[in-house]
Amino acid sequence: MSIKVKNLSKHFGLQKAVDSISFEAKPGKILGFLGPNGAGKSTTMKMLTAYMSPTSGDAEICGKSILTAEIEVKRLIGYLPENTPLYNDMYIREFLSFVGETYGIANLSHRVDDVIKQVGLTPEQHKKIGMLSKGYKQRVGLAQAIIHDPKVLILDEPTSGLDPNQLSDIRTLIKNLGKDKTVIISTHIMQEVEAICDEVIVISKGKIVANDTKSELKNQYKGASLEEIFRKLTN
Ligand SMILES: Nc1ncnc2c1ncn2[C@@H]1O[C@H](COP(=O)(O)OP(=O)(O)OP(=O)(O)O)[C@@H](O)[C@H]1O
Repeated sequence: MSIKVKNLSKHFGLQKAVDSISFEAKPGKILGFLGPNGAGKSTTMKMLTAYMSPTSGDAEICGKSILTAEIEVKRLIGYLPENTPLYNDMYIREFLSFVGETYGIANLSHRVDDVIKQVGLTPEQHKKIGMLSKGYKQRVGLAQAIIHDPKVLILDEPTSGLDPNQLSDIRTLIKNLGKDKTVIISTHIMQEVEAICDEVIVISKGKIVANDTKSELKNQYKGASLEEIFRKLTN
């Protein structure tokens, strides 16, 4: 297992934003992390990526604890936060080189070329980030998440606000990345789950209310669409 989550909780004052969740994720699979607004998805992702410490519980990323091996965890994970912080005044290549340097990547300029190609940024590669459309900014976000070739990718609503063409390109890219990495993607778009996810976790009010393969979940709710299943589980 590359991700093992054990009784992970995060409380903000009296609110249990994440309430003792446990789950596992394995390589070569894309896990959809679904839930309504405020369910606790982003909070969980911030804990898994060691950007926020849990109130209690633990998670291991490829055997490394988020509590005791924060730096190793950050090296193992590529993270695309919900609102990717990008430096608008930097050129794409300059920004990716800057991120790559923080990981101490050898042969960095080749690696930057590779990821630019991989995420489809080639036509825009000479622009400043601030000049890019939302979809291309998202690609820069993905490029910075994969530059160190992480084993685990955690993507928080990676396709929000994209037009249908960009959406389809980014989904194809994520699906390809998922072939040899463990990918967790948060979304409320059921077509996205249909298109790219193998496994599904539904979280509601901080608790896991479903954890199954997509096909088993559909079998369980005979004939229901993913939208209907989502509504039943989260209402
Ligand atoms: N830093 C914080 N301080 C206080 N409350 C917080 C903080 N971060 C998140 N919360 C609360 O925790 C709950 C879960 O938030 P979270 O952002 O994890 O939800 P989400 O499932 O990602 O929602 P969305 O789909 O809207 O992005 C919300 O009620 C939110 O207001």
